[in-house]
Amino acid sequence: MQNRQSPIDIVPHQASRDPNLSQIVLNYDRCTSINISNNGHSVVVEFDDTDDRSVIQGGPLDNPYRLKQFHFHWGEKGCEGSEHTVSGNSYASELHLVHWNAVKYKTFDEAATAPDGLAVLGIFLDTGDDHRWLHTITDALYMVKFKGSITDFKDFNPKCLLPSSLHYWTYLGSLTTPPLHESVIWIVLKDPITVSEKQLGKFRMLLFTGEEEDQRLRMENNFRPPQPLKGRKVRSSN
Ligand SMILES: CNS(=O)(=O)c1c(F)c(F)c(SCCO)c(F)c1F
Ligand SMILES: [Zn+2]
Repeated sequence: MQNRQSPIDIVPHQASRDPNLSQIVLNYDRCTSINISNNGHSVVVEFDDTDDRSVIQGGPLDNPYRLKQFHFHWGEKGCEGSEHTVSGNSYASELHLVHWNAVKYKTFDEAATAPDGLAVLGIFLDTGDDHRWLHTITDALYMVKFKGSITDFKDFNPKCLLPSSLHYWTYLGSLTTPPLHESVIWIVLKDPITVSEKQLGKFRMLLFTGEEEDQRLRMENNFRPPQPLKGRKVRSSN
């Protein structure tokens, strides 16, 4: 039975303000990025998650969750591309920082099938001016054009991709790509970051297909549409 699927349409005035929801705390200062790769679905930056050097905690989370990777979802044009929508409106893209509960589970794969196994921080991307730090990622995309390509990507701290406010909505959901495990505590930031159309266009140069394949399919529209709420409550930080 699938009754906590993601993404969803978030309707702000239907979200319940929960005074018990504390702020989220991101301890990314000692994070260790390792590589950047094209997995045929998205572009992914992986982190060393062998200890608690970079964690998210607080808010709806009972434990600290370890940063494992981040990746993006985007469209073929600026007016769509995010997975979550807000009152039916899409953003151009959505960044997902994936964390896992290493206090309760031994491995990421074990956590990925548990109802409180993962915490994904979702950040909307709006189009406008250039983002001053996103070029570090977009400059590396030519190295991972093809599915299955991977290259070193050291010393990147995703803190530079956060908006000014950490106000958020939170609800219980799932992965948005197969196997769609219902194992995600979602924390979606209310404020978007701004990137330029030019920067976003570089994501669309990536390919779904591998170097050896004769068909070249541009990587775009790798977002899942909103799923039924099925009675779930969305809570809002203050
Ligand atoms: C939330 N977005 S998602 O479902 O598309 C997604 C994803 F694309 C991932 F790659 C991973 S990590 C898999 C092992 O690395 C993940 F947990 C996810 F939830
Ligand atoms: Zn995602």
